[in-house]
Amino acid sequence: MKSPIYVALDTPDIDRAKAVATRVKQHVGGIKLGLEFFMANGRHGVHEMAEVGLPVFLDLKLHDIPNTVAKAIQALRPLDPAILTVHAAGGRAMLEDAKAAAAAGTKVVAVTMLTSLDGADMRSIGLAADPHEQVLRLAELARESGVDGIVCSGEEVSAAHKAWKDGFFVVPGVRPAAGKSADQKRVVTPRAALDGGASVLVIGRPITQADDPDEAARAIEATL
Ligand SMILES: O=C(O)c1cc(=O)[nH]c(=O)n1[C@@H]1O[C@H](COP(=O)(O)O)[C@@H](O)[C@H]1O
Repeated sequence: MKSPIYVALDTPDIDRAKAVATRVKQHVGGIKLGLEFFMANGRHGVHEMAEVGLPVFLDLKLHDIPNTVAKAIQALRPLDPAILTVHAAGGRAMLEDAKAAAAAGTKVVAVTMLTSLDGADMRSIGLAADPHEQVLRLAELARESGVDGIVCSGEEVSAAHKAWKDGFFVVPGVRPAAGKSADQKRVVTPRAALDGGASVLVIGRPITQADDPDEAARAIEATL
C-alpha cells in the first residue's frame, strides 16, 4: 500500500531537498514543497524535484482576492502538482475560483486553522471560536465551495471527516509519540491522525532533521 506520508522538504537548498527525498523515497508517498523551497527555487526547482519520481504537494497557501488566486493557479498549471493549498479564510468565491483554475488532476485543499495556533492565538486575532469550532466552520465552507478537502490538525480531523465523508484530509502537526512539538501547538501521533480519517500525513522535521531520515521515515511508517 502507498504510504500516506508526504515529507515536508522545508529548505531553500535544492540539493539537500533532493538528497532527503531520494533517501526516504521507499517510505513516503510524496514530497511537500512549501514557501521556503519555492521562494528560493521557483518553478524550475519544482520541475527538478518532480524527477525524484514522487507526487508533488505544492504548499503555497494562496490567500488573496479571487482573481489573483485564480491567475496564480493558472500559472502553476504546467507544474501539475498532485495537491495545492489555498487558505479557506479567503472565502467562498476565492475557493470556487481556485478550484476552477486548477488542472483536473490537482487536488485543491483549503487550510483551515494553522496547527501552530491555539485558542489564545485565535482570540488575539479577533476570532472568538475555539480551533475545533472554527475548523468545522471552514471545512463546511470548503465543502460547499467545491474544493477537494482541507488541511486541519489531527485534533479536528475525526469530526471534520464525519461531516464530509468523501473529503480529502491533509494533517500536519504530526509527531511520533516522543517527538518534539517545536512551533506546532495542535499535535497528534501519525497513528491517531490516520485513525481520525487523515488521507495524507505531512511530516517534516521528525524526518528531515533526524540523523538518519530514511530510518526515521521507516520507523514512523511502521507505526501506521
Ligand atoms: O499546509 C500545511 O502543510 C501546513 C498547515 C498547517 O496548519 N500546519 C503546518 O505545519 N503545515 C505545514 O506542515 C509542515 C510541518 O512541518 P513539521 O512541523 O516540521 O513536521 C510545514 O511544512 C508546514 O508549512
